[in-house]
Amino acid sequence: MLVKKLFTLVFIRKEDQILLGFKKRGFGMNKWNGFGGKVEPNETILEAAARELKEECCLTVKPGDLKNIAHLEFTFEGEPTLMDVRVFSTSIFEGTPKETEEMRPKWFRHEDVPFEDMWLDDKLWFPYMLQGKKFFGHFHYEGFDKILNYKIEELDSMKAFYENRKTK
Ligand SMILES: Nc1[nH]c(=O)nc2c1ncn2[C@H]1C[C@H](O)[C@@H](COP(=O)(O)OP(=O)(O)OP(=O)(O)O)O1
Repeated sequence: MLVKKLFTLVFIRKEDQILLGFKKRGFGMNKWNGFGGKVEPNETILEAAARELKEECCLTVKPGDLKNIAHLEFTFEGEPTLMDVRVFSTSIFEGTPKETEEMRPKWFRHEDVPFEDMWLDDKLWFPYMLQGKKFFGHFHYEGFDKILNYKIEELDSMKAFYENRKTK
Protein backbone atom coordinates (compact mmCIF):
# COMPACT_ATOMS: atom_id res chain seq x y z
CA MET A 1 0.00 0.00 0.00
CA LEU A 2 1.30 3.44 -0.95
CA VAL A 3 1.12 6.30 1.54
CA LYS A 4 -0.11 9.44 -0.23
CA LYS A 5 1.48 12.80 0.62
CA LEU A 6 -0.06 16.00 -0.67
CA PHE A 7 2.08 18.79 -2.19
CA THR A 8 1.47 22.02 -4.10
CA LEU A 9 3.43 23.38 -7.04
CA VAL A 10 2.84 26.93 -8.31
CA PHE A 11 3.94 28.54 -11.57
CA ILE A 12 3.69 32.31 -11.96
CA ARG A 13 3.38 33.53 -15.56
CA LYS A 14 4.10 36.96 -17.03
CA GLU A 15 3.75 37.55 -20.79
CA ASP A 16 6.08 34.98 -22.41
CA GLN A 17 7.95 34.31 -19.13
CA ILE A 18 7.60 31.84 -16.29
CA LEU A 19 8.99 32.25 -12.78
CA LEU A 20 11.12 29.37 -11.47
CA GLY A 21 13.04 29.07 -8.22
CA PHE A 22 16.46 27.49 -7.72
CA LYS A 23 16.00 25.24 -4.69
CA LYS A 24 18.78 25.88 -2.20
CA ARG A 25 17.98 23.12 0.29
CA GLY A 26 15.90 19.99 0.94
CA PHE A 27 14.02 17.89 -1.59
CA GLY A 28 14.99 18.84 -5.17
CA MET A 29 18.00 20.86 -4.00
CA ASN A 30 20.05 22.48 -6.83
CA LYS A 31 17.18 22.17 -9.29
CA TRP A 32 14.96 24.87 -10.84
CA ASN A 33 11.39 24.24 -9.86
CA GLY A 34 7.99 25.80 -9.26
CA PHE A 35 7.15 26.98 -5.73
CA GLY A 36 5.37 24.75 -3.29
CA GLY A 37 5.50 22.22 -0.52
CA LYS A 38 3.47 20.16 1.87
CA VAL A 39 -0.13 20.96 2.77
CA GLU A 40 -0.51 21.49 6.54
CA PRO A 41 -3.49 19.93 8.35
CA ASN A 42 -5.09 23.34 9.17
CA GLU A 43 -5.24 24.74 5.62
CA THR A 44 -6.83 24.13 2.23
CA ILE A 45 -4.69 23.11 -0.74
CA LEU A 46 -5.10 26.58 -2.27
CA GLU A 47 -4.11 28.27 1.00
CA ALA A 48 -1.04 26.04 1.18
CA ALA A 49 -0.09 26.92 -2.40
CA ALA A 50 -0.36 30.68 -1.69
CA ARG A 51 1.53 30.33 1.64
CA GLU A 52 4.44 28.38 0.10
CA LEU A 53 4.73 30.90 -2.76
CA LYS A 54 4.96 33.73 -0.23
CA GLU A 55 7.46 31.86 1.98
CA GLU A 56 9.67 30.82 -0.92
CA CYS A 57 9.80 33.98 -3.07
CA CYS A 58 7.78 36.69 -1.27
CA LEU A 59 5.03 36.99 -3.91
CA THR A 60 1.41 37.36 -2.83
CA VAL A 61 -1.46 35.65 -4.63
CA LYS A 62 -5.09 35.30 -3.63
CA PRO A 63 -5.81 31.58 -3.32
CA GLY A 64 -8.86 32.11 -5.57
CA ASP A 65 -6.66 33.43 -8.39
CA LEU A 66 -4.70 30.16 -8.58
CA LYS A 67 -5.89 27.95 -11.44
CA ASN A 68 -5.49 24.21 -11.01
CA ILE A 69 -3.85 23.12 -14.27
CA ALA A 70 -2.48 19.67 -13.54
CA HIS A 71 -2.22 16.72 -11.22
CA LEU A 72 1.12 14.96 -10.94
CA GLU A 73 1.98 11.75 -9.13
CA PHE A 74 5.46 10.54 -8.31
CA THR A 75 6.43 7.13 -7.01
CA PHE A 76 9.91 5.81 -6.31
CA GLU A 77 11.00 2.22 -6.83
CA GLY A 78 11.15 0.40 -3.48
CA GLU A 79 9.57 3.31 -1.54
CA PRO A 80 6.11 3.33 0.02
CA THR A 81 5.31 7.00 -0.69
CA LEU A 82 3.18 8.46 -3.48
CA MET A 83 3.74 12.21 -3.95
CA ASP A 84 0.41 13.73 -4.94
CA VAL A 85 1.26 17.13 -6.44
CA ARG A 86 -1.44 19.71 -7.26
CA VAL A 87 -0.14 22.12 -9.88
CA PHE A 88 -1.44 25.69 -10.10
CA SER A 89 -0.75 28.67 -12.30
CA THR A 90 -1.64 32.35 -12.36
CA SER A 91 -0.54 35.63 -13.87
CA ILE A 92 -2.31 37.62 -11.11
CA PHE A 93 0.11 38.36 -8.28
CA GLU A 94 1.49 41.17 -6.14
CA GLY A 95 5.09 41.98 -5.30
CA THR A 96 8.51 41.37 -6.79
CA PRO A 97 10.17 37.94 -6.47
CA LYS A 98 12.86 37.96 -3.78
CA GLU A 99 15.48 35.39 -2.85
CA THR A 100 14.78 33.52 0.39
CA GLU A 101 16.63 30.87 2.41
CA GLU A 102 14.93 28.18 0.34
CA MET A 103 14.72 29.57 -3.22
CA ARG A 104 16.41 31.92 -5.68
CA PRO A 105 13.69 33.08 -8.10
CA LYS A 106 14.27 34.00 -11.74
CA TRP A 107 12.07 34.72 -14.77
CA PHE A 108 12.66 32.51 -17.81
CA ARG A 109 11.39 32.97 -21.34
CA HIS A 110 9.62 29.81 -22.47
CA GLU A 111 12.40 28.86 -24.87
CA ASP A 112 15.03 29.29 -22.10
CA VAL A 113 13.56 26.99 -19.43
CA PRO A 114 16.68 25.17 -18.06
CA PHE A 115 15.50 21.56 -18.33
CA GLU A 116 19.03 20.23 -17.83
CA ASP A 117 18.90 21.57 -14.25
CA MET A 118 15.36 20.45 -13.43
CA TRP A 119 13.56 17.25 -12.48
CA LEU A 120 13.70 14.84 -15.46
CA ASP A 121 9.91 14.72 -15.68
CA ASP A 122 9.60 18.47 -16.18
CA LYS A 123 10.67 18.46 -19.81
CA LEU A 124 7.99 15.84 -20.52
CA TRP A 125 5.07 17.90 -19.17
CA PHE A 126 6.16 21.57 -19.41
CA PRO A 127 5.10 21.69 -23.10
CA TYR A 128 1.51 20.88 -22.01
CA MET A 129 1.60 23.62 -19.37
CA LEU A 130 3.20 26.22 -21.63
CA GLN A 131 0.50 25.57 -24.25
CA GLY A 132 -2.21 26.15 -21.64
CA LYS A 133 -3.33 22.50 -21.52
CA LYS A 134 -4.61 20.67 -18.46
CA PHE A 135 -3.11 17.29 -17.75
CA PHE A 136 -2.45 14.34 -15.47
CA GLY A 137 0.99 12.78 -15.17
CA HIS A 138 2.38 9.80 -13.29
CA PHE A 139 6.13 9.22 -13.09
CA HIS A 140 7.82 6.23 -11.51
CA TYR A 141 11.44 6.95 -10.60
CA GLU A 142 14.39 4.77 -9.67
CA GLY A 143 16.37 7.04 -7.39
CA PHE A 144 16.10 10.66 -8.51
CA ASP A 145 17.84 10.50 -11.89
CA LYS A 146 16.01 7.78 -13.78
CA ILE A 147 12.36 7.48 -14.85
CA LEU A 148 11.40 3.79 -15.16
CA ASN A 149 7.97 4.50 -16.66
CA TYR A 150 5.45 7.30 -17.00
CA LYS A 151 2.10 8.33 -18.37
CA ILE A 152 0.79 11.78 -19.34
CA GLU A 153 -2.84 12.41 -20.28
CA GLU A 154 -4.33 15.68 -21.47
CA LEU A 155 -7.54 16.53 -19.58
CA ASP A 156 -10.63 18.52 -20.57
CA SER A 157 -11.33 19.64 -17.02
CA MET A 158 -9.60 19.24 -13.63
CA LYS A 159 -13.00 19.20 -11.91
CA ALA A 160 -14.15 16.23 -13.99
CA PHE A 161 -10.81 14.50 -13.32
CA TYR A 162 -11.20 14.78 -9.52
CA GLU A 163 -14.90 13.80 -9.60
CA ASN A 164 -14.03 10.78 -11.67
CA ARG A 165 -11.27 9.74 -9.23
CA LYS A 166 -13.63 9.98 -6.24
CA THR A 167 -16.05 7.48 -7.73
CA LYS A 168 -13.33 4.89 -8.47
N1 LIG B 1 9.57 15.43 -9.94
C1 LIG B 1 9.16 16.65 -9.63
N2 LIG B 1 9.04 17.60 -10.57
C2 LIG B 1 8.65 18.85 -10.25
O1 LIG B 1 8.57 19.69 -11.15
N3 LIG B 1 8.34 19.21 -9.00
C3 LIG B 1 8.43 18.32 -8.06
C4 LIG B 1 8.83 17.01 -8.31
N4 LIG B 1 8.82 16.32 -7.13
C5 LIG B 1 8.44 17.22 -6.19
N5 LIG B 1 8.19 18.42 -6.74
C6 LIG B 1 7.79 19.63 -6.02
C7 LIG B 1 6.51 19.53 -5.28
C8 LIG B 1 6.72 20.51 -4.15
O2 LIG B 1 6.42 21.81 -4.61
C9 LIG B 1 8.22 20.43 -3.86
C10 LIG B 1 8.59 19.57 -2.67
O3 LIG B 1 8.14 20.18 -1.54
P1 LIG B 1 9.13 20.41 -0.28
O4 LIG B 1 9.73 19.11 0.08
O5 LIG B 1 10.01 21.57 -0.60
O6 LIG B 1 8.05 20.79 0.78
P2 LIG B 1 8.17 21.77 2.02
O7 LIG B 1 8.62 23.12 1.52
O8 LIG B 1 6.86 21.64 2.73
O9 LIG B 1 9.30 21.03 2.78
P3 LIG B 1 10.14 21.48 4.02
O10 LIG B 1 11.33 22.21 3.41
O11 LIG B 1 10.49 20.14 4.61
O12 LIG B 1 9.22 22.34 4.85
O13 LIG B 1 8.79 19.86 -5.02
